[in-house]
Amino acid sequence: MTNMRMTEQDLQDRETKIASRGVDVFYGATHAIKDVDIDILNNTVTAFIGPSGCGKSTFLRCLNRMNDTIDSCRVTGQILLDGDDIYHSSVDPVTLRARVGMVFQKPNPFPKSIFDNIAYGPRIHGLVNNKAELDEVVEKSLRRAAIWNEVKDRLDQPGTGLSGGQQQRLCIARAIATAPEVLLMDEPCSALDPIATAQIEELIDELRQDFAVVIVTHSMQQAARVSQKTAFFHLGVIAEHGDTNQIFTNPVDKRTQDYITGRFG
Ligand SMILES: Nc1ncnc2c1ncn2[C@@H]1O[C@H](COP(=O)(O)OP(=O)(O)OP(=O)(O)O)[C@@H](O)[C@H]1O
Repeated sequence: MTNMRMTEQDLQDRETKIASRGVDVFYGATHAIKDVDIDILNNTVTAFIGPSGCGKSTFLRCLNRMNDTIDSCRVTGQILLDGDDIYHSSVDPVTLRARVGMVFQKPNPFPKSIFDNIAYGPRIHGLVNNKAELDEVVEKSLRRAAIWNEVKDRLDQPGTGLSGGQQQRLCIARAIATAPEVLLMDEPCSALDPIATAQIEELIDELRQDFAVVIVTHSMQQAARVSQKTAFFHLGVIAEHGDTNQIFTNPVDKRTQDYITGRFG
């Protein structure tokens, strides 16, 4: 794997891609996220860790307005992408999700061919002008997701026929086909075996060369392996956020200490 540990200077040089300011999320009367401020840096992997139900996925879904699809969900505060409020009425959530892509816990290829899984986004967003360009985007995305060699001779076959690990890489290829600036990953390896997990982790490190990556994970080993920044969520707040190295070796907050030493969670 390439250098996953950036120096402090490297991290300081990264620009903020997404800034969250005073974000609260409610599901009806349930107050799931409370006053969250965080800067997500470009070309950096940020891990969200914390006990079950603390709000990691809820907050992740705020970053590309995926929570819009849940009727009872209300988001307040500001989330700025390159300084622009993504909740502003002028923002089209579908276009936003091409810029801020998402990969889910369970691989979810469309019931379409491998080719069409990847071609779907570039087609609906009008990113290609002709078939040759589309072929190029499909190949590039599959190569980038390290699955091209395994599927190049079966592009017309269903994506659902691939193994779990291959399906997840297909979904990553689908997410990157629209040339996103941020990639959100919600426990992307939890349904995968250790070999497929290692492939995805390696891929995550590759992808951060091109954009910001945010990953929700229950595995602290995974957070330590793939991320440079870690945010520890607890009961809807970010209890601690900082360099991954510091969070895992020298946490400041007692709740983080207890969690990473396995005292709860
Ligand atoms: N669709 C929903 N409707 C109502 N409440 C929800 C919904 N999704 C999440 N919640 C509630 O919001 C809180 C945060 O849940 P969330 O799934 O974001 O936590 P999490 O940290 O990602 O948990 P896990 O690690 O178990 O996936 C919980 O109290 C949960 O019950």
